[in-house]
Amino acid sequence: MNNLLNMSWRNNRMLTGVTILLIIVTAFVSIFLSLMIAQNQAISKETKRLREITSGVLMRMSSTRDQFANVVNHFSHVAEKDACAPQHIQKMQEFNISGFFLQAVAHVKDDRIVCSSISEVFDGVILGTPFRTEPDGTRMWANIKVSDWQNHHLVVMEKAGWAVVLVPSHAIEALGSSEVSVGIFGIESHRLYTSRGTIASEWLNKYNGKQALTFIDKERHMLVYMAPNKLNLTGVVAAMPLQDINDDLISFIQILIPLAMVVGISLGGIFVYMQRTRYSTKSAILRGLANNEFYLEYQPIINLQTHQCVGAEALIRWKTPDNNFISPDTFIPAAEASDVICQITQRVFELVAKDMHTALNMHSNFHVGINISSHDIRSGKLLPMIEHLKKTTGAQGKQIVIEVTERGFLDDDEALNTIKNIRACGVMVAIDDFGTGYSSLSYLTKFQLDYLKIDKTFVDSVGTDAVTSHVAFHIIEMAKTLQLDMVAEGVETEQQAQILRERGVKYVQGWLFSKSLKRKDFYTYLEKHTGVN
Ligand SMILES: Nc1nc2c(ncn2[C@@H]2O[C@@H]3COP(=O)(O)O[C@H]4[C@@H](O)[C@H](n5cnc6c(=O)[nH]c(N)nc65)O[C@@H]4COP(=O)(O)O[C@H]3[C@H]2O)c(=O)[nH]1
Repeated sequence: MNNLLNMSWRNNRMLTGVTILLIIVTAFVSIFLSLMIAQNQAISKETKRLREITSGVLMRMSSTRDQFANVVNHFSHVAEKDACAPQHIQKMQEFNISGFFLQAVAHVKDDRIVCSSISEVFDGVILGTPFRTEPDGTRMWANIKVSDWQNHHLVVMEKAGWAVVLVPSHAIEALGSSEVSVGIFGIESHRLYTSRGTIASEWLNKYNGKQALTFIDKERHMLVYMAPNKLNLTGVVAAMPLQDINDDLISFIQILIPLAMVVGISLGGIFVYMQRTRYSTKSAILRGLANNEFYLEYQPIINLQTHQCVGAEALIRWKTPDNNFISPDTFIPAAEASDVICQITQRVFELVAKDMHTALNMHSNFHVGINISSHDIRSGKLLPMIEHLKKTTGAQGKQIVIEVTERGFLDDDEALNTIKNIRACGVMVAIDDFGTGYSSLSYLTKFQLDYLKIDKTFVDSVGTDAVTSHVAFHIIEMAKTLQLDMVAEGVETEQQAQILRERGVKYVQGWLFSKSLKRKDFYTYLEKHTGVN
């Protein structure tokens, strides 16, 4: 008992340590993930903002282009000699007033403005050499200065003698907040026509204008977005300091970190809860053992030829004080996980000795199968328990079959030794649930075994079209080659029994013959099917 308390104290300390570590790791991972998510969110949010600003500029540029096309279209039939007639000047003024962003509408001849909608300002202005001629003949002049617009560099756009005068900076005015830099530039020339804020020349140099581009300029700590106009001649760039994004990030983090902490702590809580449940299962099992809540049932093992009972598998049952039956499929794995399985095995040996004493003595060919776990193989207590069972019941070695699942064979050296020693005292060894676990074949050749128990999953498939039905037959053939006796588990139909018999399986157990029975009922069954001697 002292040992047990020490073990559970050690386990609890380990549990607390693991839990704290888990909470810390989870919280850190959550925070890191939150940061990544928040940063991505903030960058995509700001990229969207820059895209909107860029689209705004492009829309203004495109609307100016449309107005310019209207002007050219309208005057296209006007003869050169009539270009500056009063009615045309009036029309130029109408275009000027109705058009957004048009500073003037003009007629150009020999690279000079001859007449315009604002004659006192623009008439006679010499344009010089255009900086760009577009494929459709549109020519552009930049940096035109007139007295009334001393502070502005004007742009003139002309085709077939008809022109509009623009202030490029108007296209970027009042778009986005002041910390956002905006610029319009020539995609081929990489020349900046107008700008506001920081626009680096290397951004323009690296842009080929084919599609929109987003990147982070690490040197300037800026997020940059660039997009071309429809003709792919002029580009618009918008950029903002990463500092602003970081500010956004901080507000994201203020929401996400508490959330991450809640998730982290909840996960830790769930972990602790699960561990507690596991450990409380352990204490429930220990209580159950102390209160004698465990007992055994015996499932008859039948000779398929004679239909007589040749043995029984001992199956543990747990009935709690409130009359609940807990399935071994539930508590055996929990017992294995928390190391109380060895106490359960010890109880099984005690109960077998008590229950099967008579059967083992009366029928010398009758055997009892006992399930053990991989922990029992390593515990060093198995051999003494077997010896004690033999001694107290007077059973011969061959009347005891130790059923080991494939997991029991995992720890090779230890298992080899234990199984050799068990067999050395005449006791039989069966490999249980064969085919459901790990690489089974190697165990069959490496370990000296007596029985192979074919798992119910394979037996179920016998007589059906399932692929596993072939596996069942392979297992049978393999066992025959290795001269192992076979016990097929979970036989439920006459057809399965028939096929197994034909295939040479000697022993079966299953509901077709009998479910597991309480001690008294088992003896009654044995009386009726007693062909063991
Ligand atoms: N549907 C169906 N089921 C059938 C039929 N024939 C037998 N069974 C059930 O199949 C299981 C066979 O035992 P197992 O494969 O060793 O599988 C066992 C074994 O791995 C483990 N177990 C049971 N008793 C002990 C024990 O004393 N010690 C250890 N370590 N494990 C045990 O718990 C498992 C489940 O045991 P049980 O619930 O008693 O379930 C038993 C038995 O009641 C059939 O025709 N149809």
